[in-house]
Amino acid sequence: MSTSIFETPLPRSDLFLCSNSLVSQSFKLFDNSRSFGLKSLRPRCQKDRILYPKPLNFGFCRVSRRKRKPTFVLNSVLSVDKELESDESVGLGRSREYDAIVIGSGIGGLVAATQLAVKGAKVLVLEKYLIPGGSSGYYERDGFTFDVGSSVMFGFSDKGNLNLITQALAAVGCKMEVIPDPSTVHFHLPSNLSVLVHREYNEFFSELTSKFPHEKEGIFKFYGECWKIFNALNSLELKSLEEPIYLFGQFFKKPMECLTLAYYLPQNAGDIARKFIKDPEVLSFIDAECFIVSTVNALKTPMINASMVLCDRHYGGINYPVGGVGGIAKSLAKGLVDQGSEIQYKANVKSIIVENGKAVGVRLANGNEIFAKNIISNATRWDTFGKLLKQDELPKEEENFQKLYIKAPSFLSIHLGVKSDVLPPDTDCHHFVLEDDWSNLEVPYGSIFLSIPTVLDSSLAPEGNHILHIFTTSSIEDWQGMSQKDYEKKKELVADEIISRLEKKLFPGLQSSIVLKEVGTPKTHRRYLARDSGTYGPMPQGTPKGLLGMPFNTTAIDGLYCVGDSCFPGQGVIAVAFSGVMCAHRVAADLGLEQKSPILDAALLRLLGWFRTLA
Ligand SMILES: NC(=O)c1ccc[n+]([C@@H]2O[C@H](COP(=O)([O-])OP(=O)(O)OC[C@H]3O[C@@H](n4cnc5c(N)ncnc54)[C@H](O)[C@@H]3O)[C@@H](O)[C@H]2O)c1
Ligand SMILES: CC(C)=CCC/C(C)=C/C=C/C(C)=C/C=C/C(C)=C/C=C/C=C(C)/C=C/C=C(C)/C=C/C=C(\C)CCC=C(C)C
Repeated sequence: MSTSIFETPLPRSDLFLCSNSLVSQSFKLFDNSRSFGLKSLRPRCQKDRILYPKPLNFGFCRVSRRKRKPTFVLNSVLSVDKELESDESVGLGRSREYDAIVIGSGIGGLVAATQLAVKGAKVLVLEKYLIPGGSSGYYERDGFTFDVGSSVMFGFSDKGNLNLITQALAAVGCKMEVIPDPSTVHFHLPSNLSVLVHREYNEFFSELTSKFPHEKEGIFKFYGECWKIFNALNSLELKSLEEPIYLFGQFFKKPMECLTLAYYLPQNAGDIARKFIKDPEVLSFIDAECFIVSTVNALKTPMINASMVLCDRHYGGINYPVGGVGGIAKSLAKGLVDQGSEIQYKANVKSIIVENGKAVGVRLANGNEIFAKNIISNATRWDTFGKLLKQDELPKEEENFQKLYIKAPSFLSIHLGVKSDVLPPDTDCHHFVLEDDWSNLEVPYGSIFLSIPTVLDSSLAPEGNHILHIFTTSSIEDWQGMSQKDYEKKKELVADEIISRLEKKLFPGLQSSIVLKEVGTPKTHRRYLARDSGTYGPMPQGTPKGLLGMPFNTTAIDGLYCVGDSCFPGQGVIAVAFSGVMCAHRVAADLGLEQKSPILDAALLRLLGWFRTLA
């Protein structure tokens, strides 16, 4: 139970300290006191602090009793009390200066926070780790700057409506220099099928159809459907699909585009591919195309998501930020602070405080409590509802979500520093390797992802070296229940096997060129990213109905919103950026910073809830 400033035992001196963040509200309080003739209680300013005369607190009650208006006075005290902010470092307890607290500074959390801040909200981001970014963070070792996760950046161009990373940065006055990647990924597949996904769509189409000339028309039609969806998406202003005034407005302005999206919303890429393509090898190639962005095959990948990535890579192209992916989160965090909001690191949220069915604050590992009008969780839904909310029963909506979606496996990540001469000239930046058997695509350790960001930005490694970031799917169960010694031994063994496979397939001499090696397991992901089982994100349990079952940002708990990859539209940096934009819009409407219609809201939320039951 939190204590209010008025319940906090006061120091014995005549003056007590008031935290910096109380300043504006204190004057409001003082104005109230003046109206009861308490002129002598004027607070004294001292540098960045305000010194309050101690009797103020009691003075209210005395005056109120004498004036026989206890209720009025106490109400005014209580209403001020409600608005007061408790600075975490001061730990004064209950107050509500913040419009929103965001738990976690992944790209989802940061986009939600910055978008809210530019709309005029006061936001506090609480991050468990030392730097922002979560799986889009970075770390430095011996002159190497490693991206924690993927280095393939969608949504980072300077055109269209879907460049959500560029837009999120621009909203807080940031622009990052980017290096265009001439390709998205080089596929090395069974039967020595090699396909380079060129930046130019026509070049990619020619390369793919040169391998499968008999399927030229089918390939044309499948990717053509993707473009239809992408163009519809790209024509919309992207905001919260849970906000009716915006949603109906878009239907009114762009009816054909919205109907196109509504039509494809419950469909999966694999079914559409099968309408046009018969050759099982081409279908397997499309499975691999989907797998690298959804960790499942095309039959389970929502068509809207597939279209988004299969086209944005040609429309805006893949662009790498100079200095590394970590710069995106750093810039957003700086932009947030520039807007007058705050971010605290080493702030581990242990629980969400719920009172009378409403989320009102958070409790940190150090016992401090911080309160806000809304709470936004960038932790996964499994962490949010399984750990942060201390409730006996999972809300029905969450129960349904967990029936439809399970935790995708995590990754084994190998970060290498290697001597440059091991890479042939003109090596591509990103590779996907599945050597012999298509059926290994979704099997743990079956396929290998490889990024070499130094191909684009040599400043990430000391001269004469490259970075190799190798990752493959792996489950936490594989790494549990062993001694530290066995764990370390297994890490070495598995990593060496993966490196040997790459040596054989792509880079002879790779083992002996290594100058630095760091191996992370699903346990590492769990520990540093605070993700349950180190999961990469949600994946459908069975065959989903496209995106129909994916929840948006509101939750069954009033005042609690989720953002990130366990919200619509799912995994991926650009996807979580969209989730951040949607979340900020919905929260802003609920805060009165955007248009809102309570009647339409209730109707739409009920309708969307019903749609999800059809998934
Ligand atoms: N693994 C990869 O290869 C990789 C790389 C880059 C990006 N991605 C994408 O990023 C997506 C995830 O982005 P996101 O924004 O949803 O989240 P995220 O997991 O990247 O970030 C969540 C942040 O919340 C923090 N956090 C969690 N619980 C907390 C708590 N209780 N208290 C304080 N802080 C807490 C974590 O420390 C982390 O910084 C993934 O779906 C993935 O597609 C993945
Ligand atoms: C409301 C209703 C119901 C209806 C109505 C209708 C409408 C209007 C609708 C609308 C919709 C929308 C707008 C939608 C949107 C969507 C989106 C934006 C989406 C997005 C997505 C994205 C994604 C998914 C992405 C992903 C990515 C990824 C994951 C990436 C990854 C990467 C990696 C891992 C890398 C690889 C590497 C190598 C190869 C090396």
